[in-house]
Amino acid sequence: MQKTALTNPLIDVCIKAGHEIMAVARAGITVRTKDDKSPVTLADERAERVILAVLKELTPDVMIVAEEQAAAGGLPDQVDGPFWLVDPLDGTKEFLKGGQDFTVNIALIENGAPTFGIVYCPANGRLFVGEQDKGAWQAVISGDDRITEKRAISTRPCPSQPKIVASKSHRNAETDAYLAKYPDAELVSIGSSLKFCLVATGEADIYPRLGPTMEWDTAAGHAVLLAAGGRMVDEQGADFGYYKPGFKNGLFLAWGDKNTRPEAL
Ligand SMILES: Nc1ncnc2c1ncn2[C@@H]1O[C@H](COP(=O)(O)O)[C@@H](OP(=O)(O)O)[C@H]1O
Ligand SMILES: [Mg+2]
Repeated sequence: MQKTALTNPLIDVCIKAGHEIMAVARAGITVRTKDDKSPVTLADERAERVILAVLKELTPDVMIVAEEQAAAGGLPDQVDGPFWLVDPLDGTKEFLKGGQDFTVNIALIENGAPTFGIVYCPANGRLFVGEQDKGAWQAVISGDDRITEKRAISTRPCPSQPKIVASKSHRNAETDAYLAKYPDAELVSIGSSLKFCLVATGEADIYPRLGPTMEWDTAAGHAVLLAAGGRMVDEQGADFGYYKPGFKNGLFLAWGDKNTRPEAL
């Protein structure tokens, strides 16, 4: 699919979704608990609504798999061809705690791989874009919604003391056991798909995930990471793929330096 022409309209809708989220934050957040016990707010729902409207207009023939639509029982039984994965507000727990580490995520899956992704952090304006065979870039969205400080990004060679990023709210004993393999590493605990983006820019080196996530949580960040030169594998060490049963992810390991494979999960 021709993705480059979609980049600007999709960045615009991520910014718009960010405004919806920040408006809810300013007005005071009311939380509900979904059937799977995870939190959802009006911010997730409003952000998803604006994104789905634009995707349907831009690519009417491409299926969309989105977090809140899924929670409402709207997961498609079957997907043919490329499809969008949308997480309108990843890092809901951090959003609820008043942190900055939550993101808007849009990704395109083609042949089981994320070939295009946008991650946008509305609280600080950081934007990350990755496209297969075209590379990755980051920018800062200004207060008047302009793209500023745009520059190409790539992963860095792994230093002898790597920086590891891990989930802030979903840390578990398995993650701690993995981190123990790197006693000298610096650890950064942060919510949302920003973990992938930090590896993509060379601000971090390894992201181990030893707990469950959904495909919409990872696809956009994964696309940015791949386009920046990184890799992500499943528990068996195979390239991490999409369109799995129930759109559920297993464990994964993501890293930046292709020449320095991290310790296995
Ligand atoms: N038990 C579980 N099953 C499936 N996904 C889970 C999960 N626990 C956490 N997640 C996913 O992990 C994401 C948060 O990851 P992190 O801790 O790295 O920020 C959540 O995204 P949301 O915040 O969009 O709900 C949620 O989808
Ligand atoms: Mg999420």
